Amino acid sequence: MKTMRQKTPLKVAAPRSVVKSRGISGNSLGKDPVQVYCRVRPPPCESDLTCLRVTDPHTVVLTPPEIAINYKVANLKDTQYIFKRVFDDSVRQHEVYVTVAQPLVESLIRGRNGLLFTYGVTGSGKTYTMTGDLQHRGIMPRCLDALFRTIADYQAKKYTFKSDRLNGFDILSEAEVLLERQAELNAKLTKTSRKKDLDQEVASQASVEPSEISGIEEDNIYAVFINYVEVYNNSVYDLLEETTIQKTLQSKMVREDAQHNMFVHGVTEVEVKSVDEALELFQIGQKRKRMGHTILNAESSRSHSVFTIRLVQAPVDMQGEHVVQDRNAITVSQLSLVDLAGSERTNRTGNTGQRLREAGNINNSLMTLRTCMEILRENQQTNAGKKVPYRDSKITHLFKNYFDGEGQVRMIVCVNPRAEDYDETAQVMKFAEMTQDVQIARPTPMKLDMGLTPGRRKANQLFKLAVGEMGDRYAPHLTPHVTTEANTERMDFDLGLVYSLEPFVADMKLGTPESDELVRRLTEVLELRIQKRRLLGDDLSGRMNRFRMSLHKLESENLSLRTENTSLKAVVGQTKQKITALENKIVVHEGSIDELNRRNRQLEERVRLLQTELNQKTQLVSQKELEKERQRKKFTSKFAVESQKMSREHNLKLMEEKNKMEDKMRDKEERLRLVSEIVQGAPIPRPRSSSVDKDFLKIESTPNVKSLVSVYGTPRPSRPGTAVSNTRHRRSRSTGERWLEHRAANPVPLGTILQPYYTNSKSVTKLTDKDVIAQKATKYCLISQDADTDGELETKLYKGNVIPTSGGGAQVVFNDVECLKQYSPTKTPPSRKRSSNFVTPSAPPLSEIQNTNSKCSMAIEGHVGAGNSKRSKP
Ligand SMILES: Nc1ncnc2c1ncn2[C@@H]1O[C@H](COP(=O)(O)OP(=O)(O)OP(=O)(O)O)[C@@H](O)[C@H]1O
Repeated sequence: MKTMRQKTPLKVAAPRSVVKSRGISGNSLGKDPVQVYCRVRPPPCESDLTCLRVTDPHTVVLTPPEIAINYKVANLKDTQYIFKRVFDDSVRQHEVYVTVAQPLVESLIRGRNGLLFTYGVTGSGKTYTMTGDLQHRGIMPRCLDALFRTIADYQAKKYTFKSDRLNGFDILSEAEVLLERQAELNAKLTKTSRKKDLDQEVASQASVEPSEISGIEEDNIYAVFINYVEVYNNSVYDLLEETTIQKTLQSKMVREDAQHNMFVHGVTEVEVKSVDEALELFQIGQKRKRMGHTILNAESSRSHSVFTIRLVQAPVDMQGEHVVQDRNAITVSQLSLVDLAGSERTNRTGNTGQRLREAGNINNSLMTLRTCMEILRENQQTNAGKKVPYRDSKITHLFKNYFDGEGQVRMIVCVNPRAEDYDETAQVMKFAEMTQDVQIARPTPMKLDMGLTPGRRKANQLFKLAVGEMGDRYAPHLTPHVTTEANTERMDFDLGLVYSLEPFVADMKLGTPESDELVRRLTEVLELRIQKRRLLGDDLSGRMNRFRMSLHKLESENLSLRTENTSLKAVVGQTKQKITALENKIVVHEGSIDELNRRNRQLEERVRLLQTELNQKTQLVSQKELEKERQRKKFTSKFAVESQKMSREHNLKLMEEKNKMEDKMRDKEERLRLVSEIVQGAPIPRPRSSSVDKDFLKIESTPNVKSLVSVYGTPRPSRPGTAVSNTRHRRSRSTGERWLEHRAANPVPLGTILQPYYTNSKSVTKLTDKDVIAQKATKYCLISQDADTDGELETKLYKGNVIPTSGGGAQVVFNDVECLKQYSPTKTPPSRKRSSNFVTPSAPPLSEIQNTNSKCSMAIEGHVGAGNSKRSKP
């Protein structure tokens, strides 16, 4: 049975219980973990081998296939990963949206930021999950649909808000709204033709399943803004920026606003009133991205896409009619939907050159994301207080505010279950598992309480409705069919309080006795009332005076405050100017820093390339030096051989001449002797043979070996007919030595009389302890055969003494090498093969050698040196 792995242990050795309790306390302090979901796509082909199975809605098990790297080496086992939710390949887009993204849209409406990103290997379904296709809408169109359905009744008129391009919004006045509308109309006229192309695509995308969200703040009005950027090669491009052939997309800067939110400086924010408009923008961005990639020869999967929905909301005024004209009353929340580039391993994709650099950039940014997560986790669990390197990559820099507690973070890990992806998938799973340990502080949405009556907007709507109905009822000629806003405005209602002292006195008849009494009492009451009224009047005028005085005081205070305010405003204006100038400087410096970084990266790349080139060249040089050395040795040995040959030939010629001279001398002596005999009449003895003969030893061939053995430079044999030999090369027959002969399994037969021959010997082809120790060998001979540099067979006998060791074993001490060589007599004279050691001044005359050669089919040369011997057989 296969074993299941526990969760990846933390790098810091903290007991699990400690970690858990920290996690809980983190939650109680208002922290939420990053929620990680896993989506498994169907295998691309049914026949594909898979390495992954979903065991329950929270668990997925990864099984290493045989093709995995380290499969055999590392003894890989099944690994179990637990996530917030695991979607198997049967789960539809709607369910993924409802589980993962809908809560983020709810938070967005309640003023909280959110980040959702898809992460996974190339082709694992990230884009499918985030964007989807025409038939299967992804998370992004569904989020937009839900948002617009929810805010439909509360949407502000277009251009109520305007982006200040510094991540904030302003409220526009009526006049500004009119100007904006005019500008939009003009722009629309020029865009009409392009819009037609997009209409079809957008129309089909807009129809998604309804999913309205409840709990919206009804006294606010809402507006939706979109921005869409792409992070490619660590540069940020604004995909909604107008481009022309001359003006292509320029890299943008990532900045931090006053609320510590990260934003793309100068990014195009477009206000959208419907899903159609938003999707139209998305399509425009996609087209621009494709166009940019065609120019750059890149692929979309190699870039990170960040689609941000920004929701702006502000309360309506007292009357529930218009937005409060106060910039501080605006609440902005945003939801970033990020489709990250595929986390592929470069060696599997076989990328080179530009692609490799891109892959490096992608991997670097994903690696930075991973490092940020690791450090965040470590900081939270051990209070290490390490700096999180958000700035190392543009994409993590953009995410900074979310991880620093300005919003919820969710991640969908997309997985392709096929076996080939196992190694990358395992890495992705480890990252995902680690990410869900990271805790994000829960943000508290800023809610500005302006003391306005709740429900005023609805009351205003009801009031307008009622007025409209009344208008219909009482002035039908003004509103013949429907109630319009214009009609309601024309009707003037005084809804103020009715002032009266008492209810009216009931009607009564005078002239009766009771009525006199009643009149008297009434007069008394009225007099009292008049008195009271006077009193109240006095009090009122006193109060009015006091009020007027305090009003006067307030007015004068107000005036001084206004003056002060004006001077402060002037100061603020100056400060703002300074800030703008400083900001511009920062932009310029950031630009030059980016440029320097880019140049630095290029230089580093160049240094790396040069280093590689240098290494290659060094290798080449050393190879060439080796080759030169080899050639030098070859030529030295050739030179030595040639000089030997020359000197031998010279010697032979010398000896031949000498012999000739001696022959002539002998002839002359013979003639002289004959002349003397004739003259003296007595025989004269023959002179002794030449001394050169002493240097030769002729051996008649034995019956079984028809050869003549010539021995040069060796001691004179003691007996004629016996080969001269070095005692160290003696074929031992009598010393009582026990030889162990170790030879190759099938040696080439030597067929010479100098075959090693031992009376007391054992021959083995494979050496064992038994052969050496049990057989009590005293001598060891290793026979090896090989071709020499001329391709001739060379047999070497390595000899040594077997010496017992103190541990009961034996060791061989080599003390001699005997070398046997054979030469063809018809090819080259044996003397040619001899080394300089073989050339001796006492070599035999050439005629003798030739004579010998003609007689023998074989000749053996032997030479003995200290620790080195050589014999040759032609
Ligand atoms: N859950 C799924 N159900 C059906 N088809 C899917 C699913 N997930 C992905 N696919 C299909 O797999 C293919 C590749 O998916 P997709 O383009 O989304 O991968 P990706 O991870 O975005 O790749 P890249 O990193 O290269 O951009 C697409 O044709 C898509 O339709």
